[in-house]
Amino acid sequence: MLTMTNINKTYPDGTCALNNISLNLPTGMVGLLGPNGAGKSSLMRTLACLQAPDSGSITFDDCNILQHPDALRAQLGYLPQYFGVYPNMSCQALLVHIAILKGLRKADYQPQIERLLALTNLTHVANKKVVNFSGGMRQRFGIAQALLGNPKLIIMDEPTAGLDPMERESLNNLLVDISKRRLVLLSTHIVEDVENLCHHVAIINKGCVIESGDVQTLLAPLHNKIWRTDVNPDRVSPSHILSKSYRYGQSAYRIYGDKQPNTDAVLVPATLQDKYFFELNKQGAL
Ligand SMILES: Nc1ncnc2c1ncn2[C@@H]1O[C@H](COP(=O)(O)OP(=O)(O)OP(=O)(O)O)[C@@H](O)[C@H]1O
Repeated sequence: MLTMTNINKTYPDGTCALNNISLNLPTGMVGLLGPNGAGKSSLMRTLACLQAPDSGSITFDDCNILQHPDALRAQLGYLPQYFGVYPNMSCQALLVHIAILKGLRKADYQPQIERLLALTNLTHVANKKVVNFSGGMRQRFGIAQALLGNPKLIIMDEPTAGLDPMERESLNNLLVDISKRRLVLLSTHIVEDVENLCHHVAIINKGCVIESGDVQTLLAPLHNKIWRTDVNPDRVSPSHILSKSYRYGQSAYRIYGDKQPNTDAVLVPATLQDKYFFELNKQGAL
């Protein structure tokens, strides 16, 4: 269990990125959702002990990680949103280098690297330079390095950003595989990925938590209240229109409400995206 209590962070230029964040996150795959600038990366960097909060406490499995950052680092795998690599090093050499930096012994890291290369489907390119990898290969390398040392807490900041659909699916399958018996915290803009992969989600906006909990429980209040219609619902209050999207070029509205907004509208199961837009709507963020 990862527990954050009253975490605050204001950057030197006065930007308040984290405003009294309190969260309890269980083992397994957990999604962190929020619009641009919500504070997701700031929270992840704080959890990874790469920046200190101004106040608050964080415990992971009863260890106070702000007081004992080294104890956390020994259990942490972190995949930042952007990471650089040494241009002349092969994938294998770079993994050895990172394993040594993590304090692993050769007898431990060698079999681990072989296993991780196989898991991330990189064995056949182990001797190629990471700098020449495609976006998907690079992200899979990022996951391999994060898993070195068999960490219990894995933090991934937008791991599927910029990937094609096949790479995204293969990376998502990999994330589900690795989330067994550990906490994988996944920050992404792709609500559908969180709905497909995560049993628990936290939604943040403007540095504050607006919802956190088991996905099914969070969706329950929207049951029998989401309508889909292709016709512009002109008599519906704009605050009840959750989204307008297109399918084959045809508009489709998703509407929140107790009553059928027009004769064309049908009740549909609530999705996490409905919940996300519903909460941001309430905040006036849309
Ligand atoms: N080093 C910094 N100095 C000053 N302000 C910062 C710094 N890093 C982030 N911010 C600001 O803090 C706020 C939260 O940013 P953060 O990157 O944590 O959000 P995010 O949810 O990860 O956004 P995105 O989804 O766009 O990556 C933003 O207003 C951002 O401009």
